Amino acid sequence: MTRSERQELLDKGLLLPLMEEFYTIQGEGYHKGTAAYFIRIGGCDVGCHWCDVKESWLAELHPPTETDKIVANAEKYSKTIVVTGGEPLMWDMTQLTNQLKARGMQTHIETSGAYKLTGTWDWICLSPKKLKLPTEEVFKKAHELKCIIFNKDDFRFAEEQAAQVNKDCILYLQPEWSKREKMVPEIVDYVMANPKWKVSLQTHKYLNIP
Ligand SMILES: C[S@@+](CC[C@H](N)C(=O)[O-])C[C@H]1O[C@@H](n2cnc3c(N)ncnc32)[C@H](O)[C@@H]1O
Ligand SMILES: Nc1nc2[nH]cc(C(=O)O)c2c(=O)[nH]1
Ligand code: SF4
Ligand SMILES: [Mg+2]
Repeated sequence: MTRSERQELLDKGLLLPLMEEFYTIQGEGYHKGTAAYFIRIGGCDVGCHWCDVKESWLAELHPPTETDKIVANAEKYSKTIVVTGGEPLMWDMTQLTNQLKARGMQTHIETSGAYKLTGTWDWICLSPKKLKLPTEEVFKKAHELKCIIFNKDDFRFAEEQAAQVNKDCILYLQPEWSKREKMVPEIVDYVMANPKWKVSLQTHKYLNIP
């Protein structure tokens, strides 16, 4: 395959830069505790300084993989598929999710929402980032809003994001992992004072699973 042929297939979402895939328990947000197969797509230029998967950022480091092979493999593990990254919406998710849905699977996405929303999703977890804000469309369609709390200003940012989501969207505050000792007490107080919010923890890190 020539470079330009490969690029064309990537542009169409028929190839995706696959970083890793693993069967685990969804650790965060509304579906925490649920067994799910994770598909981690490489490539992200949002640049969160506390990102816990910086190895995902450079798409070129992750092998372009046939979307139908990703789907055929995922089907062996779980009915619930979480697509994450990297930033999955840097790629056209139409092919991947059409194929997953055609096989009766539940499609969940973890996204910053900074790029055009593509794909058919049963669950959208929107985690907005100050450096590259979500699109209008993803605010309308998100099922949960998961704001990361690294410092006190992140509460203000979280409220600003919550003002833009649809009325059914479930609101979560999740401590940034390295700041959890400092920020968990702040989050607890904040949620008790503002009970429209719920707490989300990265429970997989406490369970020592991927
Ligand atoms: C690695 S990101 C990949 C998906 C997408 N780029 C995004 O940010 O939503 C998956 C989830 O982990 C969260 N996350 C990343 N680094 C974190 C950290 N150090 N502490 C807590 N949550 C983190 C993100 O906000 C996001 O909700
Ligand atoms: N167990 C587990 N749950 C998760 N929920 C969101 C994750 C992500 O990195 O997108 C993640 C992850 O990496 N592992
Ligand atoms: S948007 Fe997601 S993958 Fe990209 S740097 Fe931020 S947390 Fe990491
Ligand atoms: Mg993670």
